[in-house]
Amino acid sequence: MATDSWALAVDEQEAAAESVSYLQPANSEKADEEEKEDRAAQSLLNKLIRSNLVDNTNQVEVLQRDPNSPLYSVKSFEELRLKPQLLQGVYAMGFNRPSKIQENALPLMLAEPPQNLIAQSQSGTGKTAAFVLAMLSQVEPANRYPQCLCLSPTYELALQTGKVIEQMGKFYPELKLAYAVRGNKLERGQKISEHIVIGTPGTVLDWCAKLKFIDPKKIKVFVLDEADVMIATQGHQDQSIRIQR
Ligand SMILES: Nc1ncnc2c1ncn2[C@@H]1O[C@H](COP(=O)(O)OP(=O)(O)OP(=O)(O)O)[C@@H](O)[C@H]1O
Repeated sequence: MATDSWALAVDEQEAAAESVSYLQPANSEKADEEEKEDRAAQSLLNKLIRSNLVDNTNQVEVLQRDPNSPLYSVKSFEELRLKPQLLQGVYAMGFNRPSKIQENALPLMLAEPPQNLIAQSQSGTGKTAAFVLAMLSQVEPANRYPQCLCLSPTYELALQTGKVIEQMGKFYPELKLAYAVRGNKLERGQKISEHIVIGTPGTVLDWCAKLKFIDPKKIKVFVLDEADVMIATQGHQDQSIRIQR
């Protein structure tokens, strides 16, 4: 499939997902739960489609020059004063300039101290890349403990975001990442030396509260990815609030 049809393919996929949601029965609790799971799954699907379709960013580049596009941007990554290792990682991913959401959100997230922020923009406009870059920028590698914590609604999304962190941090090898997901068992009493932790709410809560692998007081950047899905899922909402406190 031609790589420059990426934006078109994503649009078609989103339109199809919207028409499917029409078919779900109204006023049913089960349907409601299923819809929330579907939204997390759909987000993952979007990401997988994008990473499989995009092996060059020509289309993004064209959209970034169109003032009507949400990817339109006037700034450059240089203006954001990123660490050279991160700038190298960003360019190696084929990003030439920040998207609109990145241009608006990054200065706040890169500020010292980082500012609290709720960001919403349509799928595929660069939110994940923005908060990953913010986490990577805020880490102090000499401090061998978790400083950034990212909660994802599902195991698969956590792994997917982890891949972006690894990719963007490729030229920053001293920076380490841990996955707080089911199946990743650590010895009791152990402390984590990785700088960034990404995981699902249940396991992260265990690592913070029960097992005390992470000291939440030392967390500088806390990311709640897919916050709308998290809030809509009762268990995740409670766990996320407890971790945030
Ligand atoms: N500044 C940029 N320049 C070029 N490509 C970019 C840029 N930022 C992100 N991308 C690419 O665009 C795609 C979408 O980015 P990303 O996953 O960050 O979007 P998102 O808003 O988090 O999507 P979703 O809402 O589905 O979670 C990815 O393939 C990513 O590598």
